[in-house]
Amino acid sequence: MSARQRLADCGLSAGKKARLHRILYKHGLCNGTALFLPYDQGLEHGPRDFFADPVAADPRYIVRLALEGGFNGIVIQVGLAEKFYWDFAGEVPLILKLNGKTDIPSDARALSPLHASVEDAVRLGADAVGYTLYVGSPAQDADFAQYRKVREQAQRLGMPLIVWAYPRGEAVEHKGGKDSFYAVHYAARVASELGADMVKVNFPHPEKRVDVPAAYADEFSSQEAMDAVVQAANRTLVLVSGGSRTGDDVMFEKAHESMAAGATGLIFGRNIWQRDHDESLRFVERLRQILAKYPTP
Ligand SMILES: O=P(O)(O)OC[C@H]1O[C@](O)(COP(=O)(O)O)[C@@H](O)[C@@H]1O
Repeated sequence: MSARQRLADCGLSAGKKARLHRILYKHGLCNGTALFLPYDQGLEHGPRDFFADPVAADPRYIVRLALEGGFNGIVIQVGLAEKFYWDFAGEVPLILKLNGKTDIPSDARALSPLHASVEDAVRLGADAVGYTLYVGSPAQDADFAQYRKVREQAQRLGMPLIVWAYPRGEAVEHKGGKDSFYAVHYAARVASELGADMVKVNFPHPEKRVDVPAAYADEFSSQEAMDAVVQAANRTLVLVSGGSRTGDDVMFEKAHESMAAGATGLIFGRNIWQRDHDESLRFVERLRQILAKYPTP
């Protein structure tokens, strides 16, 4: 299926289609897959995430890494986009994250407040916007209402919307946790139901099935679980999240299974930049080799 056909099948407006086409076919491997570099952890977790490799605290270093590594996009918040993206504008696509929170208050009533708009994204030359939706949080009703405004703005301005569909909250903990198959599968479907163009999900863990509906009690392999997550997202393109720093082999296996399931790509942050520069680039090269096996020309 051609690039044009694939994006047309998603029912997108011309603006969204043009921007997604640029991300998927004019950057990275230019083969319809995507490797994104998220760098919002300074807000989400605080400077502790940069202790492993202090140079990673410097946004200029990370934007350059995104370029050197041949990424399809870098994800940053508005403050860094205004001060650091300018030098590299257009060289690597910008995904502007529109909401975010610190990890200082407890996660019990998780809601990620909006602090930037789709208009900011247009002004800064972004090719997509990112929104974290905490599926299952007690604040889900307020989250849905906030999200609706972003979706409408994105629709009006032809801006692709990437939803970080993150299960969160006590109810989710009782059902196996935020990376259980039940929670990730449900979150992928929610993002699709709510109009996301792309959804970013955790890699599902089918062995975590405490107190879930009977249908989930069957034994699933991780590949079957990932297949089902991609199917749940249907025409919403799927990106798989990295998570905290883990062994490389685990990450490569996760990458392989995600792409084999039909995911569009990977969005790995800490596993890339919490290590020395050359090692980061070697790791990225291995991920690119995996993506190269799953082209959507
Ligand atoms: O919700 P959590 O687990 O704190 O993780 C949030 C972080 O994970 C990401 O979604 C992905 O980044 P990582 O690959 O470093 O996990 C970031 O965009 C975000 O800051």
